[in-house]
Amino acid sequence: MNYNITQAQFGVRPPVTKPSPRFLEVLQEDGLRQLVSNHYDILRTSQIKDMFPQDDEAFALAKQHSADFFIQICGGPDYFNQNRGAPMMVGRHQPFKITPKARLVWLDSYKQVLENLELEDELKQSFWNYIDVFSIWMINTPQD
Ligand code: HEM
Repeated sequence: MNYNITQAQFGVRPPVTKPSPRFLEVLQEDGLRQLVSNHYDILRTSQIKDMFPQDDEAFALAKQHSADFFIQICGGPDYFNQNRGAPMMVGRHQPFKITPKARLVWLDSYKQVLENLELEDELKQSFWNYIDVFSIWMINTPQD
């Protein structure tokens, strides 16, 4: 397993490869929702916690929206489109100040979750490679 972090160049959006559909097939929706929930729980105590909803109900909803997205991107039902509309991820992240450092914290939180997940490396790798590259797209602020 290689938790490589691609060097981001501000304003450059490298091509993204979606995770393997097998990631969802093996984890199932419940497993993927658990993964996302664990990620958010780490974010909530991280250096970027202030970006996320503070209220418990809103926080639970944020988990749901994020999991809906990942299920959809892995080839599952289009829950995100149904509940939130077209993904337009870059636009949805625009209200938040996402620096290269914030991306590293976000990715590191996923690394912690994946390290504790029992799943074949090939599948974890395909998920990691996706978030590694796509997270570059969300950077909208060059530095703090
Ligand atoms: C680069 C680091 C990132 C940071 C700091 C970040 C931060 C945030 C924040 C603050 C929100 C709004 C609160 C919430 O609903 O959770 C959000 C929403 C969301 N993020 Fe990210 N994000 C990052 C990367 C990503 C990536 C790479 C993806 C997808 C692969 C993603 C998917 C989502 C989704 C699906 C939502 C919910 C959007 C909605 O329903 O309106 N984020 N993110």
